[in-house]
Amino acid sequence: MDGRDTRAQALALKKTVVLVGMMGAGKTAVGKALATALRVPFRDSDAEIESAANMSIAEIFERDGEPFFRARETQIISRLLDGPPAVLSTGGGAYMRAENRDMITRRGVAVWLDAALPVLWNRVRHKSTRPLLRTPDPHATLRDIYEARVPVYRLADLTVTSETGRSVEDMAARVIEMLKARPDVLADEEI
Ligand SMILES: Nc1ncnc2c1ncn2[C@@H]1O[C@H](COP(=O)(O)OP(=O)(O)O)[C@@H](O)[C@H]1O
Ligand SMILES: O=C(O)C1=C[C@@H](OP(=O)(O)O)[C@@H](O)[C@H](O)C1
Ligand SMILES: [Mg+2]
Repeated sequence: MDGRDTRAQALALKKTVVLVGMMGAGKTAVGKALATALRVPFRDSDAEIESAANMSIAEIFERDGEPFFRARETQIISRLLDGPPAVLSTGGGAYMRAENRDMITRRGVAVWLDAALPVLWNRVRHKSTRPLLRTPDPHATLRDIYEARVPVYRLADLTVTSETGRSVEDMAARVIEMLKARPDVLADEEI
């Protein structure tokens, strides 16, 4: 031994980080960046449902209805929470179900990506991928969903706000900063 200290520190994720929040909050985009930064797998419950069914979310809603989609969503989230620590982006409605909230709280940590209604609207208005917004007045629908859901998202363990000008990477970095205050979730370990 030459006496040099070769030990290094690395962030170790202990629990799955579950991103919750409205459509357009950035759960999918920030989740990918967060998983890359933490060097853990990235999972998206919508993508898992789509690949298992070989259909888009919109097609599943149309063919099988929302209750079928919600049942699949609960199954997928439960299965993914059984796996090794990862970043799991959920669909905007997932956190509304008490059963989902309970398992997320017990087996992971819920991070609410909070964004103001105008920001959300700007991000989702030109996309046709979200079946809940296929209404005569999608802006009013988004507002109604937002008002109904925000009190529930507030139950999440942590909140990160998508302020104007905060990029996807900035959001991921902010999530990491908040997780560092939770050594039961993210610990600086010697490697
Ligand atoms: N912080 C951000 N800054 C700029 N664009 C963003 C940000 N977060 C998300 N977006 C963009 O907004 C759109 C919706 O994001 P997405 O990750 O699909 O949201 P969610 O999964 O929460 O519905 C995407 O085009 C995404 O690239
Ligand atoms: O808010 C919702 O109920 C939904 C949000 C969507 O996911 P994103 O939040 O990723 O857009 C998708 O799960 C489905 O269209 C229903
Ligand atoms: Mg998404």
